[in-house]
Amino acid sequence: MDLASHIRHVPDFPKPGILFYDISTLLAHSDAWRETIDRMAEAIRPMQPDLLAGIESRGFLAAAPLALALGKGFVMVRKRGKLPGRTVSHAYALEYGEDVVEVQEGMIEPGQRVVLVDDLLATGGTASAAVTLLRKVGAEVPGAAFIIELIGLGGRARLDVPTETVLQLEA
Ligand SMILES: O=P(O)(O)OC[C@H]1O[C@H](OP(=O)(O)OP(=O)(O)O)[C@H](O)[C@@H]1O
Ligand SMILES: Nc1ncnc2[nH]cnc12
Repeated sequence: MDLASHIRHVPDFPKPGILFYDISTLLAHSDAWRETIDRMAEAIRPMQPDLLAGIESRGFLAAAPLALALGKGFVMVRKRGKLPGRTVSHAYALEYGEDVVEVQEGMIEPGQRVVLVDDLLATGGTASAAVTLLRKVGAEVPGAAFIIELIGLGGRARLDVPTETVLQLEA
């Protein structure tokens, strides 16, 4: 199945000069979405995860069904201030300013194998921050998986874990 044809291209969103790859049209097509999840599940299975971690918010859309398909638990990596109770944080630099990713304490046991899942890998800033956060709470990170990889932005090189992507598109 040609999964790339189910991604909508939106020029100049969220700002001029950015070509936004919109997965809404993929999600709306049940066969294409199922095929996407199946392909990602087969790529993740050999990483032998105990848990999958999804990055807010579009990452949740892929990580939750993948965790069910693989029979594993799902953990949320969220932006600052969204998770209740005690959390562990990691701040990372953006082009301007910084952002923070968080995970709830006690969700991950030290030594558990946690595969990171997100919809899209661009510069890799978000994903590498999430890998650092997962390691901070004692996780082993055997790999990361994305629906879309934007080639030419260096995201893959920024990640020090095996990285699987279903679609490789021009930034
Ligand atoms: O590789 P990077 O350059 O870090 O970019 C990729 C990140 O950007 C997007 O999230 P966004 O911040 O737009 O949040 P959303 O999922 O809530 O829309 C995407 O879902 C990734 O998480
Ligand atoms: N070009 C892009 N399209 C969709 N999501 C993104 N996240 C970062 N860059 C993106």
